[in-house]
Amino acid sequence: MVIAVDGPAASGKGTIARALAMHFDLPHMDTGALYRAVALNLWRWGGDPGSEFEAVRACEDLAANLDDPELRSEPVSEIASRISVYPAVREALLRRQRDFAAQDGGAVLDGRDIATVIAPDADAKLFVTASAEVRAQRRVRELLERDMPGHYDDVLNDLLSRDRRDSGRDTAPLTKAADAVVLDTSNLDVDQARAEAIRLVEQQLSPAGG
Ligand SMILES: Nc1ncnc2c1ncn2[C@@H]1O[C@H](COP(=O)(O)OP(=O)(O)O)[C@@H](O)[C@H]1O
Ligand SMILES: Nc1ccn([C@@H]2O[C@H](COP(=O)(O)OP(=O)(O)O)[C@@H](O)[C@H]2O)c(=O)n1
Repeated sequence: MVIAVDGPAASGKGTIARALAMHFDLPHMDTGALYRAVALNLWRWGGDPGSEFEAVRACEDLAANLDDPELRSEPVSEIASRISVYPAVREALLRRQRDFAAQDGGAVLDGRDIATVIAPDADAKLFVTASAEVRAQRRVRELLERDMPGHYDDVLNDLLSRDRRDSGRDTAPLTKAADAVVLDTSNLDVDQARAEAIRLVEQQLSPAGG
């Protein structure tokens, strides 16, 4: 069974994807971490996020970056969103995401293009969202908890510009798949969001009367 979870920044998709993975006993991949790991390479090398060529070179040797606390910083978020518009970067990361989705027994993946590009035949698809203000508050809290700088206005602006770039790009833009179910977490706490996600996935797996 494959479950696709997509949505904009800080909507809660990672929290939900992890809960689904636990509930259905499936492995989970945070695909945003791959783009962040490329961004972190580029940042550390002093590479130019405006160069597709340099961004593609930064797609090698990602493993060490995946556990790096800097992966979640605001500069890395911004660079991740910039380098993820490049088709050659997306292509370089495609195989490992598709292979993860295709493993025996299935998987849960979260990102921007899981239901549309990586696993269009997924058994269940959620599009997780929340208001920009709620998302910015959550991201600020998360950054402060990680001892990283997080000012509400800056975070809100970064998040809105990232949303625009992610939704407006030509290759694999952030968009709800036609057969995905929307889960708006604006007024749900973590436990409520997790429970609602499980309910919606179970509903997709065995629709009433089916
Ligand atoms: N429903 C919710 N209510 C309050 N906080 C939440 C909720 N869902 C997630 N969070 C918190 O918001 C932050 C971002 O959540 P995360 O799942 O990482 O989002 P995303 O993967 O969409 O960026 C985390 O600190 C998480 O604990
Ligand atoms: N499947 C994916 C996942 C992330 N990304 C890009 O990677 C960036 C970081 O993704 P993320 O999921 O870690 O970001 P947050 O939603 O946690 O803020 C996003 O802004 C996207 O530009 C993507 O293009 N496709």
